[in-house]
Amino acid sequence: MSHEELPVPSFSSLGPVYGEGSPMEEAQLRFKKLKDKFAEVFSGSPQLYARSPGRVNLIGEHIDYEGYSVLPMAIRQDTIVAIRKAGAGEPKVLRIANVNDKYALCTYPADPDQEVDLKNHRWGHYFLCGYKGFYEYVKSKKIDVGEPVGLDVIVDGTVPTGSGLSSSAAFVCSSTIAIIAAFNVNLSKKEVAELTCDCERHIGTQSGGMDQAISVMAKPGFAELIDFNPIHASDVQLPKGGTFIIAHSLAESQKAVTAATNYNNRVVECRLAALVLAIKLGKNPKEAISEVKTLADVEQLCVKFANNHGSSDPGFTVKELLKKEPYTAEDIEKITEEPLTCVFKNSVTSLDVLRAAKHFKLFQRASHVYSEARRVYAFRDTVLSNISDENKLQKLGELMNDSHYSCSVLYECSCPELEELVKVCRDNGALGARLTGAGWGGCAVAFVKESIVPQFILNLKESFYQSRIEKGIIRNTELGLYVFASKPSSGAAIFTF
Ligand SMILES: OC[C@H]1O[C@H](O)[C@H](O)[C@@H](O)[C@H]1O
Repeated sequence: MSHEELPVPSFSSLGPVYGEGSPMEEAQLRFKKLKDKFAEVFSGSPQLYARSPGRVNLIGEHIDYEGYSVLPMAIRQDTIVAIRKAGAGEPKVLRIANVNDKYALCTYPADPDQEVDLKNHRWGHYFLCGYKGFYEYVKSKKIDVGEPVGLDVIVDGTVPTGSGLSSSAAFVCSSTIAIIAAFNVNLSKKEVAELTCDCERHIGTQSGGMDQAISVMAKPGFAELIDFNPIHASDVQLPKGGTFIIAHSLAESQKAVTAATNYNNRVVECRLAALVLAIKLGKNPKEAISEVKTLADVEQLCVKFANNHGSSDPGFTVKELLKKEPYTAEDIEKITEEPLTCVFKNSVTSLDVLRAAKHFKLFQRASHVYSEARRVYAFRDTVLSNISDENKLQKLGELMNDSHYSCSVLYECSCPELEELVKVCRDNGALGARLTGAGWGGCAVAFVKESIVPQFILNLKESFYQSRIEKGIIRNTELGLYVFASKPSSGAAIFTF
């Protein structure tokens, strides 16, 4: 049995499992804080705890929703959810509280059919995503979990929000796993990864499955190559001598709030690029609209065309068949022979994108996706190759730099603060540096020789953070939250004690 088929592990003591590299006392303190807060807000004790980590994506950005493999690793920062099921006679209410008083108590009826109110964003919505997704799942599998009951929940998250380190996936996954365990349903990690990805879509972003998959399937000490359709994780042992440093640009990236113009916009552009390519490569428009969902769906057709012209690169076909100038909706409708509002009629969030967009950059988006997909395999192959460690580190750094260039120039998901930070990282000796996660703010990840790590962090402080400390954007004492070295951490787990 491979590790992704095993159920989410359950532990009755913290043991060696919790948070690789995290001091034990720190973990114990957090669980105690959760327990005390639970007693204070609800009285009594939680039934169980579920923990799910954030992640840093090393390479493979904005390609998971196009069906391509990605290469992230889990980080130590995580979300822990303490949960207790109410009895049958008690109020049917979901009460979601946080150890951090900044987040006010959120309550919802214990009704799996309620909609998530996307117009009024509340932090508790992420729990509701897990709740709705859980009921959809058990319904689809005909698993009887009885009548809905109330749930008392306390949340403690340490993944900085809006950082591109998947605070939302850590929250959705820990919530969903807590609910699964509270209802005593037994699922494999693979099922949990798929289910949690569906859960998070209730927040209104059409995200791929990377964040949830790594949060659920991660193993301490390894990055994972995650494949989709079906989800599968293969361990990647990173080479010795290199360290990943995560550094926050201090620009907050609010994926759920800006979805129509940023994240979901790119998902729609990729779908349109795939459709136009499929039709230009001979598919009938009606067939293309019903069959072609992602750029991966048309890769074989693109490669065949490229082969006929002496290339093996789908990017060649993109260059030949898509124009560099942005397309208007009318340009595309001439090709699809159907209004775009009909093409996307089943997706409210895509219709929001169509309303907000003036034009669509199909050439640029498709070129990014096909080239980034290849870089992921080149990264994995480099790790596995027999070249010297020194050469490996250099090559991995170059791939990360190429990935950043593509994200920044072709996918346009960077921002001035990230550009400055990536440059500062490279100027201070990083072998490679790139934005990580959705972009438009959040963190960069730099690949640095282990021997220079302390000096590298000091230099970042001086060249990037000092002026921001002086402007009062962050406090000197908080610096450790914004720039830190990260080792591959462990995946989701359930704790009962
Ligand atoms: O690579 C970009 C990344 O952006 C977000 O984190 C999404 O949740 C992921 O599914 C992925 O698309």
